[in-house]
Amino acid sequence: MTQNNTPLLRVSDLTMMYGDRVGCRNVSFDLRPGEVLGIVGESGSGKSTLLRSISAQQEPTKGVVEYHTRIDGIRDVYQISEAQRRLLMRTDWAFVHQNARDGLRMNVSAGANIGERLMAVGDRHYGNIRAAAGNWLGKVEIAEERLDDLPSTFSGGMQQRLQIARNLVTSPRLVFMDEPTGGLDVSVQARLLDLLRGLVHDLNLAVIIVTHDLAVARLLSHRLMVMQGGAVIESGLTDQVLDDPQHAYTQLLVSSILQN
Ligand SMILES: Nc1ncnc2c1ncn2[C@@H]1O[C@H](COP(=O)(O)OP(=O)(O)OP(=O)(O)O)[C@@H](O)[C@H]1O
Repeated sequence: MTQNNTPLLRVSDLTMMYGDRVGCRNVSFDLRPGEVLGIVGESGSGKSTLLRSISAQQEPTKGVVEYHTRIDGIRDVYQISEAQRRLLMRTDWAFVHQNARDGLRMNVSAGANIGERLMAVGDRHYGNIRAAAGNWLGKVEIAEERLDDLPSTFSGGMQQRLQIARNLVTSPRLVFMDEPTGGLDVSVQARLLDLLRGLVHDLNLAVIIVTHDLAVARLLSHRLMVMQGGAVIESGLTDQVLDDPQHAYTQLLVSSILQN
């Protein structure tokens, strides 16, 4: 068991270069079970690069990402086998994309989208899988009668909620989110945020969320990292960083939001 004071994830000196261009550089932090970390910064500051490098989607140029696995203890995610990494990504980790279409299979039903993740971890009982899928539709506020409908018949907000259900059905401990409310109507965003906040709390999920929206960061994250030019220039408790920013760039970021 991971104790609450043992990091679930440890990122050490992570650097990603695209040729001569810096994607992100020298990023280090720990994430504890149930902790929500927001990554904020302007466009091109390196947020998505960092998220991809941490979540084993893009091997960094330098640095180490260690994860406290359920079975084998602490493992370097780039040193384990491809099969182990895939299993980790399908079970204990989840990834919520900004565009729901990137995280869903659009040509199979909503129920199959959820059930597929359960089958990937060995569930074979059709009745149980269907029941779990229906249950998860309810949790993300989609009527169970939509179980056999294709995601393409869902609204943007519903597709995003379906993507969340598909991701959370295997009870992951760590969820990566890249602008999960981006591209949605403001009223739809508010409802989704509320839902996410409830699920993150109830399921004690550790989350790394990339957003350029400081209101989203404030609502969801316990801690914040502010990025500029690929580097983390300020980090700390969310309220502290947003209410009393120390770095001139963070001050600018916060004041530009207040003026809008
Ligand atoms: N595949 C790539 N090839 C080359 N350079 C890249 C690639 N992806 C990102 N970069 C560069 O890395 C830097 C960081 O980009 P990144 O997409 O990580 O920023 P971001 O903060 O996520 O931006 P946004 O908020 O616009 O998504 C930028 O200079 C970008 O041009």
